[in-house]
Amino acid sequence: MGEAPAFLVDDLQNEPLNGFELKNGTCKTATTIGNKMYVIGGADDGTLSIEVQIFDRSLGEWIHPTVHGTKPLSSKGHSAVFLNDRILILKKGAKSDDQIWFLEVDTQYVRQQQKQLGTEVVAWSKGVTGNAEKPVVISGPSGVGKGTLISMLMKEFPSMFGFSVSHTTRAPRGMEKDGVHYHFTEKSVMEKEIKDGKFLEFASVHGNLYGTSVEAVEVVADAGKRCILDIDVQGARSVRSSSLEAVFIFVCPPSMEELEKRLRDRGTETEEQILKRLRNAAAEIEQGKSSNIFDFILYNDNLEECYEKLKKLLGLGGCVAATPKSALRELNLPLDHSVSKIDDKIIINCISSGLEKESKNLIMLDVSALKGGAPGRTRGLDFQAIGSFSDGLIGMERLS
Ligand SMILES: Nc1ncnc2c1ncn2[C@@H]1O[C@H](COP(=O)(O)OP(=O)(O)OP(=O)(O)O)[C@@H](O)[C@H]1O
Ligand SMILES: Nc1nc2c(ncn2[C@@H]2O[C@H](COP(=O)(O)O)[C@@H](O)[C@H]2O)c(=O)[nH]1
Repeated sequence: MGEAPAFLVDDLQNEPLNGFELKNGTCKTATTIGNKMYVIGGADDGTLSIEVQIFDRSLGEWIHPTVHGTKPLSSKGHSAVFLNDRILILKKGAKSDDQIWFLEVDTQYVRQQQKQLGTEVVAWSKGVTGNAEKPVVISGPSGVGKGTLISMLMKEFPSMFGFSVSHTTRAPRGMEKDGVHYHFTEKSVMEKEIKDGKFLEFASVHGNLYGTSVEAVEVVADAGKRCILDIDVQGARSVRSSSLEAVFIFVCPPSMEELEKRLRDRGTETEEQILKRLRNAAAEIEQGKSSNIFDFILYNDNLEECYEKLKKLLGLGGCVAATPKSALRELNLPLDHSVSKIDDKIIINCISSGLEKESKNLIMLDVSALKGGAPGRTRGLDFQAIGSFSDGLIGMERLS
């Protein structure tokens, strides 16, 4: 705390308007919320990397917050708009899938993290257009068939679902590939990353550490796909109490005898590991059935029948669109644009200069139905082109 960035505090004490762009050549914005001023933007090292500093006006001190989430890539500038508990960042001249970001400053997740860490916390969350469906959490005892059901789903709907690749400290099995089935990792490395807030959830399962990184879920959302998490009951409980909204499914075996047969027939574990997994299974099934974690329980007796039920509860019973709606949406914000806010609507005035004339496009971004957020992506953005001016208003067109 206390060490100032390389521009003058005096600049900030003139009460700049929210989203005010500081004219110091480093593409920073200052947004005031209560006693705190969030200065967001290019680092002074010339890399334009997007950093966050907070100036506490009551103490007259700089705070360096703990920043969670993957931060935006560097940009040529941005606009900042305050929305109740987060700051909307519109990056100038960025690629269409990297234009809209949120810096969460007072959301439930941020408050939780502040309480846990005892420090000032802010969290980045990228905005994704449309209403990609909620992630799906699938739990159940080892050997029940979770992986088999997930593989069937991914094979039938490759453009709809994406698998959250977990981290684990267990050794890879024969056919398992690093980065595909798991991120195989050292315990000390994973523990450090957990401490740094990089994991959405983690648990010790059958003697090894397993966890879902925030990035694993973000990668799937960025591809416009619905995320599937294959995690144990402890992990499902953690996700349930986090701010990640998901559908929770517990898969049960028809009997303990059948579960044992499947585990033995799979032939991937030693006798000792099989016995450990079977001992844990009884407690997992008890918790899966009795706790309030799960929305649905599926019995995996006949595989085909169980798969049909899984599809039905995911809304895939009938004819299914192969591509989620969100993957079709595209918006290109030029370098030159200005932003204003009317209630829950953000009006973006895009100016582009052609050879002969300058044209202006007005785009409305509706932020009234935001969903999700850190840890993970912010969904529910809705864009509408509300006018195009060169010789006058040309027309209205809906982009989403
Ligand atoms: N309904 C079923 N009937 C018979 N065998 C099944 C059924 N479902 C899955 N299996 C088989 O059971 C074994 C265990 O399945 P799978 O590996 O999918 O379990 P899992 O729940 O993902 O286990 P883990 O949690 O250990 O990763 C596999 O050999 C699979 O082919
Ligand atoms: N809490 C978490 N549990 C996880 C995660 N990834 C997998 N798992 C669960 O571990 C067991 C054993 O898996 P295996 O591949 O060693 O057979 C199984 O129940 C998985 O659901 C995770 O990221 N977090």
